Amino acid sequence: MAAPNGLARIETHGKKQHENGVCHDDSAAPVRAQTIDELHSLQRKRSAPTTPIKDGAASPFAAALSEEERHRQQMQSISASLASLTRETGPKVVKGDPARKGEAAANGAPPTPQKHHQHHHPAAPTIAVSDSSLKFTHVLYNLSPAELYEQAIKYEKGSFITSTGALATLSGAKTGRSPRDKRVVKDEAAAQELWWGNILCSRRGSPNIEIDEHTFLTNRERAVDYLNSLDKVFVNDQFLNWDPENRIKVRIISARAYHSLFMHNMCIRPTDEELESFGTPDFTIYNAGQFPCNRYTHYMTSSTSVDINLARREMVILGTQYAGEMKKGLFGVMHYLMPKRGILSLHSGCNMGKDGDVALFFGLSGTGKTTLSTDHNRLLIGDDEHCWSDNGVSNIEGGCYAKCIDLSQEKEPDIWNAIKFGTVLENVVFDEHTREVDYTDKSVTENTRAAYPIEYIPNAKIPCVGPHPKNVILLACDAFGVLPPVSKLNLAQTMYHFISGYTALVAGTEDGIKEPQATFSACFGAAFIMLHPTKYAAMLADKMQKYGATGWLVNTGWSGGRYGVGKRIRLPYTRKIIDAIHSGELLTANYKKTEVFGLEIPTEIDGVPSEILDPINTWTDKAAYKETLLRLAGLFKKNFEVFASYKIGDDSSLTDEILAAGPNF
Ligand SMILES: Nc1ncnc2c1ncn2[C@@H]1O[C@H](COP(=O)(O)OP(=O)(O)OP(=O)(O)O)[C@@H](O)[C@H]1O
Ligand SMILES: O=C([O-])CC(=O)C(=O)O
Ligand SMILES: [Ca+2]
Ligand SMILES: [Mn+2]
Repeated sequence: MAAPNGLARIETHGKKQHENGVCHDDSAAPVRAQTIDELHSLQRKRSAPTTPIKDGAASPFAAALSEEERHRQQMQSISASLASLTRETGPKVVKGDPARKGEAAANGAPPTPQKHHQHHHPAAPTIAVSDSSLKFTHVLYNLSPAELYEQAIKYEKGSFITSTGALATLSGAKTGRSPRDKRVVKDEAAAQELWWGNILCSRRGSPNIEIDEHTFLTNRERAVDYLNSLDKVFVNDQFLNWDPENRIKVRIISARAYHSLFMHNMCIRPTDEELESFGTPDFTIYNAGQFPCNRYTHYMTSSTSVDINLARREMVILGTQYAGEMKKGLFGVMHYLMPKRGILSLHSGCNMGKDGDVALFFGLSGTGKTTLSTDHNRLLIGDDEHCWSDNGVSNIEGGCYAKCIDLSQEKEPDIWNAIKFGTVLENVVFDEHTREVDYTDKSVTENTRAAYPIEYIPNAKIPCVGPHPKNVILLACDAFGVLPPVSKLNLAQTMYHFISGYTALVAGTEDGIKEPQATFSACFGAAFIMLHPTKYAAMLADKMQKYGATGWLVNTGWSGGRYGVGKRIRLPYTRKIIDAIHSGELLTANYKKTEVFGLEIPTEIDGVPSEILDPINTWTDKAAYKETLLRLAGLFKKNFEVFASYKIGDDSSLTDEILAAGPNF
């Protein structure tokens, strides 16, 4: 028999036939849906994971508020964050994905817009209305990694799932931070408190380039208008600092799922209960990175501006999508807030042995903080940003940010295994079919990165806090190849090298051999500190003395000659050196003193060839060694000149010792 369209009706063999003549091709239980839409609605169980409903919840606040009221307050708070400073009302914010129309109510969100201020004409305003205040801005609030993956893949070009489940993303034209575009509002208080000077004028200047309040507000308005012009924005409400007494609430408003997932991983993720009583954030980031700043705006020197206003507790990002700006911008804020409370903020990694011995790893970018603090035999407290208070150490962040260039499973297994579902992989290159990442590929940038939650490291110490440090390890990647693989430092030497903040990398790898480039960055993080370096140095000296910590200088850079002649010290050797520091073996070793830098170097370390411990042994051209050593010493001396006129703490004898602790020649 022919169907009306002329095709033969499909007969299935051996299957029963209904009286009505309808043919069935299976005998399984029917789904409980009448339509495809109904079927799809069955798939997703309703939940409000970020605005939980709980009767008699722990928080005294929460108990008093209905779910609806809590939700209303949350949307009002976000509307206030996004409000223009010059127009009357906040944007009409509504929770949920605009692509899923009509589902906002189902998610427990009233689809009514939230007004920032209740004004005198509540019915139909006839003045001060802009087109932007007539449209909705959808808020995607604290989405889960799975939801953010879907958003990224659907809407952001360059988002892919790699073979191990990570989200590969592109950060756009900027693949690193833009320190020359980092500005801070110089109001009266900031003028007094902060370290000023222009990095453009002096290589040893401060990172804080000034702008005025008005310029900040201009850029803020530009960012807010941009964000409100979008159909949807991502909002993350999270914490910084694992020390419960000194925790900071941060809100990040961004336009990209990539940025939201990055911060989800890097900041501390609130529990449902903590989010219920989150309230008003202590600090807010407006990330409008896809949108440039206006070059006609005063102070702007490029299309990029990353602006911090400490009084308003806000940061605005224009003209760069590099996610590290958010991470390091917040770090700057902590470098301001924490010292005010007598807490030292540190650009360091941190881990702890089974017996509770804590080590800090200082160092500039690429020197090994993440690589060496991620140690399978020890508990990871954090890889990059910490606080040292009277109670001990605490991680500022909830995730790690590892360099991926040349990453290998064999040498860095824990980092390798952390690159899985949920991890953001920036600017890596992968096979278009298998989606296997080629970690050696620098086509996009050499600064390829993975951002993952700290609990992806199997031996993470949660909560990320620990007792006072026993060892303070200063890392330098010396591409000149003259610093010893390890030296034991006295307190004055530790302070000298901390204030110097030396490393030397190679300028570019593309066009063959280049000169090593010495970098001095005070406190191993001049780009992030807010106060004068000697303030942090005095605090470090005080804490190291008080708690009896030992300082070490570890060269993770070149051995056997400078860059181009020698090679980078093998990671397994550096790990053995670090093991010997942790175990206490190096405290009791035999030492000899080097010339020029006056460093105490051990003569033997278990598992490390003794001849490499004194770099002169590894150079075939001894005259070249001496010449290079003196050149580096000269650079140290020149760099330290600006600090010679400062006193470090109250102890003037320590200041004199520090000045004498540098190279002598
Ligand atoms: N001997 C060594 N010691 C430490 N790292 C080494 C060594 N040899 C090579 N490396 C490589 O150097 C890089 C160190 O980068 P790492 O991510 O640890 O930097 P970082 O100090 O955490 O910088 P950032 O602050 O930018 O995150 C890694 O890619 C690591 O594999
Ligand atoms: O912020 C970044 O891009 C990476 C980082 O950790 C640093 O430079 O210290
Ligand atoms: Ca790192
Ligand atoms: Mn860092």
